[in-house]
Amino acid sequence: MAEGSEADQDKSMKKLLLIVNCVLLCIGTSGGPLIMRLYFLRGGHRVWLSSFLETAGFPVMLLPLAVSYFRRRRIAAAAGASAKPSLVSMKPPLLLFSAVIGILTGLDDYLYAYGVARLPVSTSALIIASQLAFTALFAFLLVKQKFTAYSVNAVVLLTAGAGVLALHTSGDRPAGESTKDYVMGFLMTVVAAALYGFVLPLVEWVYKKTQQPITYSLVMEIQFVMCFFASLFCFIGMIINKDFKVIPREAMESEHGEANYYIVLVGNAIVWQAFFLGAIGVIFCGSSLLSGILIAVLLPVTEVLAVIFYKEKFQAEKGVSLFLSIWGFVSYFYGDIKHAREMKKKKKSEIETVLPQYS
Ligand SMILES: Nc1ncnc2[nH]cnc12
Repeated sequence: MAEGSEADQDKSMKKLLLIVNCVLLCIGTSGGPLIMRLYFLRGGHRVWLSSFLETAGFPVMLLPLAVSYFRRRRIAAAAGASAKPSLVSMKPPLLLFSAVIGILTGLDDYLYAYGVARLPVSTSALIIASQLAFTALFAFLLVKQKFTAYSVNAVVLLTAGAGVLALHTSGDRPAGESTKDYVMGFLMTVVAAALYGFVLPLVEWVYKKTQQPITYSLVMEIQFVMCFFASLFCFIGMIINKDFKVIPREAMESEHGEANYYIVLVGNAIVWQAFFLGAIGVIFCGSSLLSGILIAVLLPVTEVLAVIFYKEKFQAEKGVSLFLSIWGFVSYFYGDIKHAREMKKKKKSEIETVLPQYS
């Protein structure tokens, strides 16, 4: 009985964590591109600075990590343990993997920020939707992700949605931008989508392969280390590119005032933390494919917000793309709900066939 209630408690805790991480991912996926683009729209030009801000908010993770540590200490004391739990749970192999994923993320942040600097948010959001096809492919190769007809349909539709845009981009180029810049922005965003589409299943692979049992506290430590190394990578880029010299000048020349300039930078750092923690948190509670699906699902929201707030054009091909994306995610969730119902039915009939032996 006690074992059963403990398992139930674990299940509800995981459900709660899934909801919290989905909310974080929603905030990050829809708000991140908008606030990053805001920096460029208000006269900012530094791509390395922008990519650095995607992960530089990692010190905020110290707060939930401290809460988690004191909770572990309280539980250990209540259980009568004489030794205090260690401050850091991460062991060297996991630290190494997190650092490698962090450096890949830093590179990806640069590619992504390069695209956001040169493309309308609605366009870059739709290209990023193609990330799901890469996530699906790498999830299949790395973690043997199983697919249903519905999830394959979702991946195809969401990717086709991004493809429609790629075929017809004339008239989308921001005023004063050269075709070369636009095309480079487009290509860099496609590479960013492919790279992050690889990073998500890689995180799931690390969760599965590590010798350490993964807890949510450990997920937060991974986030901290990953973001630290990604920021370090971009920080070096900022030094080489002399961003630190330019930032005070950009702030002073900002038409919205110096204080607002810095507020946008801090806002970037915080909103993007929600994105990265949400992404790896959803992998912990669900899978990398679910994380990829949620990111793709939320991109139409970003597009609509960009059209509302930044008055970006909404041409017919964006409408078709949006329709395909919505169809894709409805298909995925319909399949998911159907699968969950079937599993429940199967479990129930299994219990019913086993129980008569004991009655
Ligand atoms: N660096 C990044 N940030 C947000 N979304 C992304 N998709 C691919 N790369 C990304």
